Amino acid sequence: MTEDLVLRTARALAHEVGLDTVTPGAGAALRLLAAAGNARAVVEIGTGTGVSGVWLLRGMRTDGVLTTIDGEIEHQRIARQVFTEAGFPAGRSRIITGRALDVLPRLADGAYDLVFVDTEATSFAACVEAAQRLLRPGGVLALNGALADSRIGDPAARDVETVTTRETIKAIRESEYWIPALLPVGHGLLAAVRC
Ligand SMILES: C[S@@+](CC[C@H](N)C(=O)[O-])C[C@H]1O[C@@H](n2cnc3c(N)ncnc32)[C@H](O)[C@@H]1O
Repeated sequence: MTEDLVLRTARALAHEVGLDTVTPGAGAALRLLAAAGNARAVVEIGTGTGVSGVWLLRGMRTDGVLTTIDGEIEHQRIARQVFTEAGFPAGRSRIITGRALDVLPRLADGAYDLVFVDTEATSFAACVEAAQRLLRPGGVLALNGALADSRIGDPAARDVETVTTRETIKAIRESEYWIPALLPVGHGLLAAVRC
């Protein structure tokens, strides 16, 4: 999957500030999920410099709004510029600065079509719990990093990130609220439909 100048620039800016981003393959999968769900209201946890945000916005309805959360105002300053460069008017994004677990309780129940989680693994369980509340029935959760840097299937890997990711995936698989599939793109995208 090739990326245009806007995305290549956002990716380069992310590397400058020491941030990881979704890969082009994962970005395309996010755009597909947003388009398939005709998404109008999307929550993103982990704005970064806006790479995943641009992919999501490109799959959403043209009247859709991306609510994107990040604790770092400097990352979001870059993302705001990237969204503008990508041609999205300011009204297409609601950029909220704050820790995810402080911001998420302020968002409305059942009001969102897609929730994308791209933050540290230790927040996964709380973000999934929030997504369960925020998504409408048929809405989609996408969680980036599900392969835990290829350690997910290695029983000897017991570091906190891998263990947390494993536990989160297991809880989703066993839950009556989700229909999941692990998409092996990029760092691993766990997609799950809210029942
Ligand atoms: C991997 S980067 C996101 C990359 C972005 N999704 C992309 O693909 O362009 C993770 C981002 O999450 C933010 N972050 C980490 N923990 C957070 C938390 N608990 N609450 C809010 N933001 C957080 C970081 O500041 C960083 O910008």
